[in-house]
Amino acid sequence: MAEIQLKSLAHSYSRHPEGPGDYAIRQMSHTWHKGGAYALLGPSGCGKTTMLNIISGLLAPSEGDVMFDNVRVNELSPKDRNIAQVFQFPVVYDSMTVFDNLAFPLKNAGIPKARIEAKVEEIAAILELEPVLRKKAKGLTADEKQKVSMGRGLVRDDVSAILFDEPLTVIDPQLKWKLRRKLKQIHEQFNITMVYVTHDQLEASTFADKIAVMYDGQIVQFGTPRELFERPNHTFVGFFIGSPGMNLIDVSVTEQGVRFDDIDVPLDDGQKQRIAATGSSNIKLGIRPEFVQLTAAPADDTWPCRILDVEDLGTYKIVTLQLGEQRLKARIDEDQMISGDTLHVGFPRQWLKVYVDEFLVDEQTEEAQS
Ligand SMILES: Nc1ncnc2c1ncn2[C@@H]1O[C@H](COP(=O)(O)OP(=O)(O)OP(=O)(O)O)[C@@H](O)[C@H]1O
Repeated sequence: MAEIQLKSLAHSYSRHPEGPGDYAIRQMSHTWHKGGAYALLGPSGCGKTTMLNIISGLLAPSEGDVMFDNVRVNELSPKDRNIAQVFQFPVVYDSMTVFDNLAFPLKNAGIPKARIEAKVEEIAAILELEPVLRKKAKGLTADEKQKVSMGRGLVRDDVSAILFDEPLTVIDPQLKWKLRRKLKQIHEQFNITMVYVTHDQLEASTFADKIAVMYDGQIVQFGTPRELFERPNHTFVGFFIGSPGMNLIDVSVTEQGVRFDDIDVPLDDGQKQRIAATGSSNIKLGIRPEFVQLTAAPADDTWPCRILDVEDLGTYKIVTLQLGEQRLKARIDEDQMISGDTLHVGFPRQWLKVYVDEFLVDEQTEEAQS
């Protein structure tokens, strides 16, 4: 098991990259700590597979260092890095039995026979592959084959990390949940560093203790599911995490804070200074639908808005509102009644976030927080 550190990493598939747009991974540094259960979450094409292949050594990065436990491994072959990688589609030897498939990495490493048998049986039991252990892999279902692929990574005691690249794509929907639980259980049992690539936020948050959200070739936030929800560091995290995503409103700067339409939102002095220091005019307010406050009567710091739609989703409702030129979503409890066509909307200060050039501007300075 190893700590995996990516230092000033960048990768372009183009031989002569001309600008940031030519990079699949844009200059970034990141550490996957020893023994963590991590998800790498992001939309299609953001660079997830590229990053995994750089870690496992299938791809040499254009720039930067890949460090395992503070040792640079850029020049090491995939085999010598001791990384197990489980791909979207199962990789098994069809003509071998399940037992031999699982035993394969151990035989290659010259492990004694008795140890191989014990280890294969242990992993087969965890993955519930015992009934098919003596069968040829050829006759297995897609999810059994994928379990064999995972098992091949898990049998080895010497792996630095296991990388899963959307491993449940071919799995039956009912079995997905079960396998995800299984992986979590395996992580708890063996404490191996695991990085699980997915574009599904539910999959990421049920598996991982910490999620790295990737967007446009960069990790824009690394945090617990709760941190990503409560304090998105980037507008993309606000938009991508949550259902529906964060409301994002373009605003302009005023003396007191910011404004959109004829609505003034005051900000504290620290925030105003930090916004001014950037010199940027790309400023947004963000608030999650869960934190939008709706009242029937006007109150301090509320604004009248029109109800456009109420969608009942069983355990909660999504209300679509028109506030000035803005369309907003609010998520409310199923038993909260909505009547008439006007409501009053408020943004609790604690949950109202300010973004400059898509990144969060903190309410407090770093020094004030520590
Ligand atoms: N072999 C390649 N040659 C050229 N460009 C590539 C190659 N592989 C990936 N890319 C490009 O690099 C970018 C990142 O791709 P990557 O496959 O790493 O993303 P991803 O997040 O894993 O997406 P997906 O979930 O669709 O696999 C994309 O723009 C993709 O088109």
